[in-house]
Amino acid sequence: MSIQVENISKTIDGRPIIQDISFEWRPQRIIGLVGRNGAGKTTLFRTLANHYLPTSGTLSIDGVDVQTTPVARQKLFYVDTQNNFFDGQTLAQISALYAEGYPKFDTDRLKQLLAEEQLPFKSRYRQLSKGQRMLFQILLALVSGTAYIILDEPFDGLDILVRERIVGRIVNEIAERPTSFLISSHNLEELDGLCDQVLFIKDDRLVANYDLENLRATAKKLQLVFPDKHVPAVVKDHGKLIKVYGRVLEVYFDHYTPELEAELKAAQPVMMAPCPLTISDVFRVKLGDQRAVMGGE
Ligand SMILES: Nc1ncnc2c1ncn2[C@@H]1O[C@H](COP(=O)(O)OP(=O)(O)OP(=O)(O)O)[C@@H](O)[C@H]1O
Repeated sequence: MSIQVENISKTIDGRPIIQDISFEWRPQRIIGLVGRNGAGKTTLFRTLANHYLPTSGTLSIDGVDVQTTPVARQKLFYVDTQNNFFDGQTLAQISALYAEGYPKFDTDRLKQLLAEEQLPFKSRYRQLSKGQRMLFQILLALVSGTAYIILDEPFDGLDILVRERIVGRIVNEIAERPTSFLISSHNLEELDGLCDQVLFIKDDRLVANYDLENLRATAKKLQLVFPDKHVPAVVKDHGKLIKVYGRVLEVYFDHYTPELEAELKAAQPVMMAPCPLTISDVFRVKLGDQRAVMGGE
């Protein structure tokens, strides 16, 4: 059970927008898709959702090729946040249309969730604020009964409280039913603490695919202070410097073993404390400086 994306490319007006993209999207995972504005995230989503036909490549959902069996896409939910018919419609009208497209769509649950968010079922979509629109789209996704949900920039421009409500909804959904999410963002920090896996798209290609669970099982980030300015060889040989604050070194170790820990302790640090490994750290150490990776953002 998974979505297999194999060598998907899309060319529009002779220009390649995404090229040769492959990854596996397994159930009950939250995958982050990170890339700068214009990197091709929305084009990838539109191609996965069949709004665009791929120029080449294949997509299969739970073993079924969607080109030969289009109904397999009923397991995949995607709302195009830029091109949709929502504006003049009421939330009730929009949900009725989605209920026709998704056999397991649960309208009663949608009404209950909308009431919890104080969004009237009869209000028009265009009357909603940016945050309320995103919440509504996410609630549509949650009640769609689909196993795979794509969210395009769900946190863009939202305040921290709305962001937290959305994150809470996503995490609860995964805990309650075998759903999985593919969430795009041009901001690494937005995805921190949420994703199990991160894909990085740059110049129309997938340039990195990191499984954070695996990575966190073997890697470690430490804050270290040594008695003098000299950085011990064990840190230089096995670590990658992430940041320096005065005498505090923040160092990433790819393969942190008991032996390495013993060697570090033998160097007699004044302070040696673990700290959480973030997605930004992973990109910084794996792909160079994050600003360089993000093209100066
Ligand atoms: N239908 C189209 N016709 C022509 N060019 C397009 C079309 N759709 C996308 N593009 C171009 O493809 C590139 C990638 O666009 P896309 O919207 O997929 O990027 P994105 O990563 O989602 O960007 P953002 O973060 O700004 O939403 C852009 O340069 C865009 O101008």
